[in-house]
Amino acid sequence: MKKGLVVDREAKYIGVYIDGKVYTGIPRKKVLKKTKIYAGDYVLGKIIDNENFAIEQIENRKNLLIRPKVANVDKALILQTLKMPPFDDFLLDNLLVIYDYFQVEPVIVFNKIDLLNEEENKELTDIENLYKNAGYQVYKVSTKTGEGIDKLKKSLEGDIIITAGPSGTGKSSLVSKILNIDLETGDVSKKTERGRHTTTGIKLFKFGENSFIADTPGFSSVDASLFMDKKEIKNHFREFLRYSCKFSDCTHTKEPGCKVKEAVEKGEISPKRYENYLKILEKAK
Ligand SMILES: Nc1nc2c(ncn2[C@@H]2O[C@H](COP(=O)(O)OP(=O)(O)OP(=O)(O)O)[C@@H](O)[C@H]2O)c(=O)[nH]1
Ligand SMILES: [Zn+2]
Repeated sequence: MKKGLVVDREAKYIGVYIDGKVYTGIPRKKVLKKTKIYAGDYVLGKIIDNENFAIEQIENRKNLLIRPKVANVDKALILQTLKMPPFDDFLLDNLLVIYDYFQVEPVIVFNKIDLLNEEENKELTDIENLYKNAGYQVYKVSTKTGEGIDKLKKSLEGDIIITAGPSGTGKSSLVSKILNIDLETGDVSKKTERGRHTTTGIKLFKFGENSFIADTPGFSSVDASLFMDKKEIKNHFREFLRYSCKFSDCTHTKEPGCKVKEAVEKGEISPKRYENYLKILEKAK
């Protein structure tokens, strides 16, 4: 059997990518009895002719994200800006928790570095170091000047990727840049996509040797506690995992012998990150 990747999902249409070509996927009845088919699904089946591919089987998914509905996502590019719009650390920390929970590697991307003066550059370096020390990948780019794009792109080889982050941070601009498509032409811009179709189709666009990136809508707020049990949240602040508290089920709030709280006091853990952790817990009540 041949293996393909679902790269286009729109109403009844299933586009399956196999060796550089997209076929129309036709699922066997037995397949649809078991599950729906999503963008990002790895499918097994037979090439029927030049255009059609019979889907016999769907591989087990590593994950399935809800918004957008994409399966098997390896990485989430979390777009942020220091300004325009202003950096929102609470939103970022929520997203870091959510993607970690779904086993999607979060990659923090600060865009629009062309707008920064010396002082702001220093401020961004501090934030960069904070998140790197906490255990996350951080890239700084400008989709306007192209700075940092190649380095980011190289790090994405072989992955299924989505973008996330507030409106106006440059998600569309980044996707266009990664795909080497001029934004002005609007070829893959989700805005044109949406204009054309009324439904919310999902497409994965291929770049490099074997990488795929989805066209993702923006949002202004997200709440980690809606996705998981309150007790789970502490497991997705990566820097907390380096410490063993007196109680193994320590929530790092009021317990004696809490090594996480000690680390905050010693300056090993960022007070801002800890504060955001408490804020997420508070919301979960
Ligand atoms: N100065 C500067 N402006 C940028 C950069 N990247 C994007 N922009 C601008 O920022 C604005 C928002 O960019 P988009 O790519 O539409 O942002 P988005 O995150 O896709 O926004 P939504 O579709 O609302 O989610 C546009 O006016 C872009 O031209 C950059 O690196 N530098
Ligand atoms: Zn603790």
